Amino acid sequence: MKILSEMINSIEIILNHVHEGIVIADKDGKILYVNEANERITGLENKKILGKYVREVAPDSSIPDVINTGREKLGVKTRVNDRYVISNIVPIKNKGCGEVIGAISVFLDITELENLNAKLIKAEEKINRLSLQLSSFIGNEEPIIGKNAKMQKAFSLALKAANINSNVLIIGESGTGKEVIAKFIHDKGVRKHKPFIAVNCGAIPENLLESELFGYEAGAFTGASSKGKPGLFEQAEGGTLFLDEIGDMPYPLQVKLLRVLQEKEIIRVGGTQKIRLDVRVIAATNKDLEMMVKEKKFREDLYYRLNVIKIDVPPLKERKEDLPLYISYFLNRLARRLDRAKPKIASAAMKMLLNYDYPGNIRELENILEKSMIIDDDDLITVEDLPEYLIKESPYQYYDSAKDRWPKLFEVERNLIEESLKVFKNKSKAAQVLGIPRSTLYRKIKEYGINC
Ligand SMILES: Nc1ncnc2c1ncn2[C@@H]1O[C@H](COP(=O)(O)OP(=O)(O)OP(=O)(O)O)[C@@H](O)[C@H]1O
Repeated sequence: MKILSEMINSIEIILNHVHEGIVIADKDGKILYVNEANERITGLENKKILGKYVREVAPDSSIPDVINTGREKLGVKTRVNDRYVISNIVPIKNKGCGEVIGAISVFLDITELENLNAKLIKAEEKINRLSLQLSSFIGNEEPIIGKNAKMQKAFSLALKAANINSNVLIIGESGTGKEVIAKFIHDKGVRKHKPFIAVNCGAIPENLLESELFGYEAGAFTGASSKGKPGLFEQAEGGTLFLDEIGDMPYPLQVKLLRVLQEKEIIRVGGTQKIRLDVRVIAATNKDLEMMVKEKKFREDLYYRLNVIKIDVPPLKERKEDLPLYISYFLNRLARRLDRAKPKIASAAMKMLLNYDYPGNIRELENILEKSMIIDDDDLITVEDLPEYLIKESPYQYYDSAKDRWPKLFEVERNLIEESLKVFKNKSKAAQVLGIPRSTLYRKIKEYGINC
């Protein structure tokens, strides 16, 4: 202690003239010295803290740690009062035996830097938000979201596919985002400034699909335009043709499509001239094409031609961890579209949204949110704003928000029994998980008239 005080006395004049704040504590963490810059930086009056323990004055300080361990700590960021400082803290050791006799902390005020950093983070967030808004206004690049591992795999395959010209087959249930992925492949590749044309092969009548795809010459059939018409392949020249629901393509037309993919040229219906084309084809289906191949409903050669890169898109119920992300994204998107504030979701309603299985996948989620937003008139989506079927499906028949409707106790009980019977399909198991005797379960099933 004496040695330390003597050391300080001999260099005090220097310490008081440096720009950085300096604190010196003895081996018990008692403050022996603070320089003038300390008062300026921390706003703590030097005379009030001299002789006090560091942990009383600055509980977050690492000085006691350094004294205890005898190891220096460099670049430590701490908050003192309302200021941020960055410190280097070094133990002071007895020259002879190496015993720790105190510690010295030299620190710089980085409050302005921290404020600028916070502003920068806010600005970055704003830029991201605006660029998201802008891209949906311009309508070309749809943001594609999903943190789920299978979705990440799909995105990385899509990114690889974007840089090569191979055919892509996207497999997934309806509404899972197959078209979004096809568009992503197009937007990330060299064809991005050329057309992206999507066609639903299942939605066009069989007899029209061929002329829609390949176009027709004048007078090709009754009712055809006298000038003829280029088909979707020609319209997509240089770009991408997305053939959705490829499993619904009539078998005879599959041969023609295969030829186009092999020869890279088309002949319009009723024509003879070959038209050379550079079109990338991305196909999608929600059907089991391999099974269709076995059943001779889909041509094997076309299947292999399309299936060069296969991307699987999982149904939404297999990536429920992403639901909060999608909900927030769609509420933002809908709020912009409907020119309204983004609504909040009451916690009971949120539980129901997170629990539901969405057989219609992301499209169904989007529709539910859109309808709820239209019904809702106070920027808070509650259970009442959700569709009836979703409420009925939910085991969460209780409500914890003051705004929500409270159910009767018997409703909760009935729903829980129905749900357990649906999940376990076995009365003994259902009684066990509900924690009631089997006889009670039988009585309640009868009482509530539950069909099982
Ligand atoms: N990953 C995603 N990120 C953002 N939006 C998505 C995503 N996936 C799907 N969507 C949105 O969900 C809706 C349905 O997506 P999309 O049309 O791509 O599905 P699909 O699988 O092609 O459906 P279908 O087979 O019925 O044609 C669209 O409004 C789309 O914007």
